[in-house]
Amino acid sequence: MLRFSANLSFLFLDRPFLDRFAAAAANGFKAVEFHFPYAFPVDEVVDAAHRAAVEVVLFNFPAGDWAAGERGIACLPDRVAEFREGVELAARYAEALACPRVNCLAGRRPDGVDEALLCATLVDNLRHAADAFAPAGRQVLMEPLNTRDTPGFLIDRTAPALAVLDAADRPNQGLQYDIYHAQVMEGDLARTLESALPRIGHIQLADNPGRHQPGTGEINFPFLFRHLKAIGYEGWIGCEYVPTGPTEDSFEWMV
Ligand SMILES: O=C(O)[C@H](O)C(=O)CO
Ligand SMILES: [Mg+2]
Repeated sequence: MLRFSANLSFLFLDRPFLDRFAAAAANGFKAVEFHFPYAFPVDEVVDAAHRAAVEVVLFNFPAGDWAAGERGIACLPDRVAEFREGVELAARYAEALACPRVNCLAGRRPDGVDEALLCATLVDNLRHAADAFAPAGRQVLMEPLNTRDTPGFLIDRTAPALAVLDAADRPNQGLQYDIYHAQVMEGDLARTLESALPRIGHIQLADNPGRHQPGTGEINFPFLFRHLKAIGYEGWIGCEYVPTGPTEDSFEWMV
């Protein structure tokens, strides 16, 4: 049985963030995820999740100035203090929300900084976050993003993500495998999911092109869902797609 989580940064965008929890529950979801809860007092987010009776299964560490185009700061040598403050903030939200995992976005390559330094900074920051989350038993994930939508993103494929996680070498860390980004960058979804399975802490999905719901593009989701069941994936699958119409009308693909 596959378990789907509603990504509230993509779904139900016709209503305020805190109202999306109840909308997800009304559409049958038992779990939600989102990019960032930090604009809202933690008690209000907890209250929204409790009232809707949904689990919060994932959100991101603070990732810099999103509106200015930043997509994470974990690889940036001049932003280490800011990243680590973000880890503390995320830990407070994760604790209050009983959220078992938080995703780290590596960030885009700045001009003129050596790649080895960016990777070393990322590894140090991942270690720091994993060590901060270990006592509570929470996991730190890292997600490759495709460089068509996010030019210059440092970690854009499965293999470099696993190499960085290997270098960080912490037991409470893992890969966030986003099927949409993976399809754009590397394809070979079924084999990669199988080989990376022990490292995968969370999966997200959207079809390609367009990043819409399954069934709108080239990815054979019925096959992938059978495959995920066959290889024994037991985690959550986040619905992180742009619905082609009203969110409520976008769930026909769900098994
Ligand atoms: O866009 C995505 O795929 C992410 O999951 C995210 O958290 C921010 O980019
Ligand atoms: Mg994603």
